Amino acid sequence: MSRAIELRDVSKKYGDSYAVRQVSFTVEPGEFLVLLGPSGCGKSTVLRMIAGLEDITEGELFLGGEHANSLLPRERDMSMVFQNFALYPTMTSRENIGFPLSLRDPAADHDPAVEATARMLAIEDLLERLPGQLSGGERQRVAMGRAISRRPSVFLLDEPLASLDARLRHHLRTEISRISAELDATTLYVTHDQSEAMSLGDRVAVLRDGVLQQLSPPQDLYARPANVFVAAFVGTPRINLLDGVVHAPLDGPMALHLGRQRLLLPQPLSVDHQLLRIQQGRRIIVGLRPEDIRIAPPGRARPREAALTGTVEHVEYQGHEALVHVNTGSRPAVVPDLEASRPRAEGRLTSGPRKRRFGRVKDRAAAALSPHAPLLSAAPAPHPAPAPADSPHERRTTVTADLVLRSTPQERVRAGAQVPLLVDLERLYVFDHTGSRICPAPDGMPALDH
Ligand SMILES: Nc1ncnc2c1ncn2[C@@H]1O[C@H](COP(=O)(O)OP(=O)(O)OP(=O)(O)O)[C@@H](O)[C@H]1O
Repeated sequence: MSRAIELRDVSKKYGDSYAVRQVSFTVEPGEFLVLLGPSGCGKSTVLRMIAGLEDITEGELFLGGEHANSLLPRERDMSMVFQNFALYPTMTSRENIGFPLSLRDPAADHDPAVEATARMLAIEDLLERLPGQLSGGERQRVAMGRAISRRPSVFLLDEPLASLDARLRHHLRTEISRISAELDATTLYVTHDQSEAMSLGDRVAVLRDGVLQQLSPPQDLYARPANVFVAAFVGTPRINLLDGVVHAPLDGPMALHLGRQRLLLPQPLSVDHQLLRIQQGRRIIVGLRPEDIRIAPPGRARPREAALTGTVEHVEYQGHEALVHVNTGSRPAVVPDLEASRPRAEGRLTSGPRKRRFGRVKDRAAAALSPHAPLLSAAPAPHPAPAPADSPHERRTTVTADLVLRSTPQERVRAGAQVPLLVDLERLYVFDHTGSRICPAPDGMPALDH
């Protein structure tokens, strides 16, 4: 029978520094919850505290409603699989899988249970082999077999697929999802891979620097990210994030200024856009998903689209789609922690000024990686120089693209071309100077009076 896991204000300190700070959440019985975040954000520490492998410094843990802070690991009825799960090298797969059962009851015949587990993992043919005779993926399956053979009520997985190649990872991901449902176990799965998290989790908890940022179903995480960090961590290619300023004149249309260009907010203003008025004159971050921008002239604009123009820096063909990297002369916002963990595709980087500018961005990101790093960098970079479309030399030496958009592979655009862009402002994201989402309005915000 599956059990709930509840953390109440749980913190972990190593020496003087916090690895996890006041994390609270509940995993419902039978739920599949993924802990997602960049390297070092505290995911494994949370898992290890639940397993009883680390003491909890502050806060409380409940398992199936019972206070569990001081339970020994073996009293918790959990199984854990690590990235490099060690099998006993002198035992066959059958013996490895049956080992936890023999520990519990040495006299019983465990073959039926071992074979049922092997069928679940499609490794019946490997039962008589030693670990040295298995591939990495096969070993990981046997390791999972060992973890699930005694049908735990809680299943903890710490990056179990990280050392496998992409195809195998994808295949085993589907199997883990199926097995977890079949076992009816409460599953907690740690990963830094957002696509793994989005495809596996009933809900996903995003951690940054030991602090829980958001816990939501994958669809909500993508559509309603609580802050700029979550918005940027979830989704490939990454959301475009641009530094901007709100201009809300009393006698004219409202606009978001983005360096050389501006996005005119469509009239009549939506409720979400009206709420931006109070940000007049303030620095904000504009978020545009690559699928919400298209190459088309202003005359083809749909009702809630706004026009920009840009210079194509390069085109990445992906087979089913093309990613077009465009320079609009705006300034990309820097989100600390992300620059190191998910480097975005760069355009050609061929000469000095651009390399130096990239170096400055890296330095700022590194400086911001302190334990109390703000969501946004405090020292914005100078505006990049405009990219003239007619000078090949200038093109080689100017800035990286500031927008990436998704297009069809049939799109015939080439580097250096000036292109008209239409942006779907119905799907506009805006974050305030602290990084919190202010458009769409935060959940639970009272509606405006008319
Ligand atoms: N035994 C330890 N002693 C001191 N610091 C530790 C210890 N274990 C972890 N930490 C620190 O705690 C923080 C969180 O580590 P943790 O392993 O939980 O991160 P993570 O998100 O799982 O990272 P990764 O994805 O790289 O495994 C890190 O800064 C790490 O250096």
